Amino acid sequence: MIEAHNLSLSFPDGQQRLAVLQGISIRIGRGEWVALTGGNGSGKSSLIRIFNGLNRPSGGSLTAAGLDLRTPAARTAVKQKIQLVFQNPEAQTVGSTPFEDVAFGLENRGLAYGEMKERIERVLQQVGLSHKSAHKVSTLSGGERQRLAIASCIALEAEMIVFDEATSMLDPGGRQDILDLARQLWHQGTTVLWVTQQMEELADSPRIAVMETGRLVYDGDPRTLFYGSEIPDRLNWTPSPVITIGRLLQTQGWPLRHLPLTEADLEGIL
Ligand SMILES: Nc1ncnc2c1ncn2[C@@H]1O[C@H](COP(=O)(O)OP(=O)(O)OP(=O)(O)O)[C@@H](O)[C@H]1O
Repeated sequence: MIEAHNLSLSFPDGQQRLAVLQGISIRIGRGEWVALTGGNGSGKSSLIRIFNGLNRPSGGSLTAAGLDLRTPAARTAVKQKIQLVFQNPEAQTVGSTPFEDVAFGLENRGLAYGEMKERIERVLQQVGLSHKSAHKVSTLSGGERQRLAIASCIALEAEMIVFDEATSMLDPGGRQDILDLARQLWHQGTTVLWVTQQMEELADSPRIAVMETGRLVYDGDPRTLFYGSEIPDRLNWTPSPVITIGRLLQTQGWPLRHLPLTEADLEGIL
C-alpha cells in the first residue's frame, strides 16, 4: 500500500531550509493496521500529507496505493484511494445534511442518481447515521460528525484511511465508537494508519511507528517498544496503567507468560 524510501521534506526558512522530515523509509502492506505516534511537531501530519499527495516530498521516492507519486496526476488520483479523517470534527463536513455531505464527495464519480442514493444510504447505515440522514449537520455531535467523515471515506471506496488523531476531541464513548468503526473497516480489508498519542491505543496496535524530530525512530511491535526499548522513557511518555503494572511485575521478577499490553492481557496473567 505504501512504499516510502528515504523521504525528506523541508521548507524555506530565511536563508536556509527547515528540515521537517528526514530519511523516512517505511512499507505498509495492504490490509495492515499501523499506529503512528510522536510528539507535537515530530512530523506525523507532514508525513501523512505526503502519503495522500497533499505534500510533495523534497526528496526520496514514494509509491502509494500502487501509484508513483512523482506525477501531479498520481497525486490527484491517490487522494481518492487514501482518505484522511482529521482531528477536528467541524473542519471536514461540507454538506448541510449527512446525505448531502456524502453526496458531495461522490459528485464527480459519474454515478446514476439511484446508485448514488443507494450507496449513501448504505454507508450512513454502516456508521449508524441513517436516522439522521436529513438532519442539519450543525446539530450532530462531534462523534457523529467523525462517523460522517468515515461514511464519506467508505462511499469513496478508500483503500486506506488515515485517522489523524481523529478521536482526540471526543468523549470516551465517542472515542470508542470511532475506534470500533475503524477496526470494523480494518477487518473488512481497509488499510488503517491510526495516528495517536494515546498510550492505550498504541498498546492495542499490532505495529507501531514512532517519529521524533522528523525521523522514524521505531517501527515494530508494541511489546518490544514498551518493555524492551528506551523510547517511552526518552520521549517522556506516561505509560498506561497496564504497562506500569507490567513493568513493576517485570522488575520484581514475576514469572509472566507474556508482558501485558491491554487489560485483557493483564486479566489473563493474574
Ligand atoms: N508549510 C510549512 N511551513 C513551514 N513549516 C512547516 C510547514 N508544515 C509543517 N511545518 C513544521 O513541520 C514540523 C512538523 O509539523 P507536523 O504538523 O507534521 O507535526 P505533527 O507531528 O503532526 O505535530 P502535531 O501532533 O502537533 O500535529 C513543525 O515544526 C511544523 O511547524
